[in-house]
Amino acid sequence: MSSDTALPPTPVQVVDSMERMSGGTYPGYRRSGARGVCFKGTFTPTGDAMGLTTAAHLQRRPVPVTVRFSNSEGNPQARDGVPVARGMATRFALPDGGDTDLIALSVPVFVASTPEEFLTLTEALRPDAATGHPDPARVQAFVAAHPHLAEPITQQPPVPVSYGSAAYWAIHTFVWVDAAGNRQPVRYRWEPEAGRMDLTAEEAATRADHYLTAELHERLQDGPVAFTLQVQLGEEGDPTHDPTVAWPETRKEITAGRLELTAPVDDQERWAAQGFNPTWVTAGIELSDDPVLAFRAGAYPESLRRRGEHR
Ligand code: HEM
Repeated sequence: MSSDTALPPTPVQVVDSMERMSGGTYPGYRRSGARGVCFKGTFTPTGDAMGLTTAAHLQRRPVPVTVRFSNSEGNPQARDGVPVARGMATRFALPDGGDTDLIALSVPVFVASTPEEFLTLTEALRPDAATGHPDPARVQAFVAAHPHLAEPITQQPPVPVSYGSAAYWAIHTFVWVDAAGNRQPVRYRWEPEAGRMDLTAEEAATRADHYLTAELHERLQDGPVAFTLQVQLGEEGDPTHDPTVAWPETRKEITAGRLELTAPVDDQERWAAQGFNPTWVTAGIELSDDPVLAFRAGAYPESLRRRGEHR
């Protein structure tokens, strides 16, 4: 097992390890969030963020969006009816012709504070050749060596009724910058307007393997599926560098806008081949000092490159 006291890992090392954790490679697919589906819609800002950031999509003008929902597993055949995180990757088309991404998961905190810890964890979760499952002793040894990660690692993501009935957290801290250069640390969450609704274990066991995709297509026949963008405003002393630690729920929160999805995208293939990137911010938004966020800047293009070469 690699040690997280060694040199910082490279994106190649981490993506290699993610492939091992997924039990191999699935040519052409993302190394995480392999199975996904894209929808189009509109994001309408409330204007409540205007005084805190100059970001173009958070002013008053509605902007087109594309959202990719996914199962976080690297195996595109993974079942939906199990408690794994779901992904919601959003691309906002900006009025000037550019775009910006916001990537979120259906859990409030991440499982590692640094890229080194993430690499060691993915190694520990590698399936055992004999059983096809991670070796519990190796996982326990990882937790024993990283007690601060025990809670994040054992968090149970819900099995949602729908992609449209889960909340999704962007987890990292970002920094909003206003016209005068003032800086405000923020954390984002998409809250489903339908309310959070989960399946019981018994219900989940009866669902089709890939029920979430079919369910969202059906749900859209009855009208748009909507989320609000909730933004927590960080205060002095709130950790900005550690994605495994949530901020207190008492922090002031604003509703920055409302996202309404109306239909699947027309060109699913083209969108499947795109890469979202959490560090793809725009003027008025900066990255925080979170080393995991910085690391993702290189890991996502590495996966995009491999799948682009049909590896
Ligand atoms: C060290 C930390 C992380 C690493 C190395 C990592 C790596 C990756 C990679 C390689 C992909 C596939 C990218 C592609 O082929 O386009 C991916 C996808 C994804 N990751 Fe991460 N990730 C990390 C942390 C996170 C966190 C903290 C979140 C949530 C805030 C997250 C959410 C997602 C989602 C939703 C996708 C699917 C994106 C899509 O639909 O295109 N990841 N990740």
